[in-house]
Amino acid sequence: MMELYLDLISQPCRSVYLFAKAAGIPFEFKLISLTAGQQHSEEFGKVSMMKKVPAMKDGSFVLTESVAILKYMAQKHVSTVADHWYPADLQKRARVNEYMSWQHTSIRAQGSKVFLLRTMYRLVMGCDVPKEKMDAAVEELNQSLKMLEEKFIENKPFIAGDKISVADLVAIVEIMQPVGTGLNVFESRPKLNAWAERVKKEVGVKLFDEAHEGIMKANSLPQTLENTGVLEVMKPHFKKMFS
Ligand SMILES: N[C@@H](CCC(=O)N[C@@H](CS)C(=O)NCC(=O)O)C(=O)O
Repeated sequence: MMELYLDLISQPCRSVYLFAKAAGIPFEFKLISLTAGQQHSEEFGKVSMMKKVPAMKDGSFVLTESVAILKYMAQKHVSTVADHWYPADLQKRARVNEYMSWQHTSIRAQGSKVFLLRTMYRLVMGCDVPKEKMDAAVEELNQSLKMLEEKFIENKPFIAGDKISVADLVAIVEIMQPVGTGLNVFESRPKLNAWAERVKKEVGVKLFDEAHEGIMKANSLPQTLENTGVLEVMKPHFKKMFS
């Protein structure tokens, strides 16, 4: 059976997990705990030299990158997975691909930045986040959320049109990262909020909440990393990212 190497505190892992579960794709869940640093273990290194999750193993075929994994799963199981997840229609599929290409350097990058500033910065760097840094990061995220609403959702129920697709999953899991820190981006955005509620309903609220249980406790994440050495490893990355 196909193996998925995941930690559900990671947003790309959640998109892969939610898709497999919601579309009925069988897989074996292999936990790679990021807080325990298992991505650096020798055992996982044999699966993926990228040392990142998600990773997929189908027989001897190993694949990294969540978007590639989502497409692989949809195409492999084309006879059983409902078409709307990754539509065969040329232009609908192109719309899904368009969103998934765009999001890496926008919502994903900015949502992750806000997440790290709000949860880890203080502990890793030993000081509060300078206000202008935080404001700028939130503002960049706001610009992208506006683009998601106005360009990608428009007046449709979902990104590809009437039905949910993997693009909606990729979008929601990234947005939930800052939401997990207590930044309620839905509050002042009724359109985004209505879309998010539709996505949750289509996925199934129980499954959605189960996948997000860990990240909804994001504020207690730094404590779990204290005395593990992980924060020290993060410091040079933080300095590079936030200087
Ligand atoms: N572009 C990749 C991103 C993978 C990625 O950055 N994974 C993170 C978790 S969200 C990770 O495994 N980080 C571990 C590390 O950098 O040590 C994807 O979409 O799958």
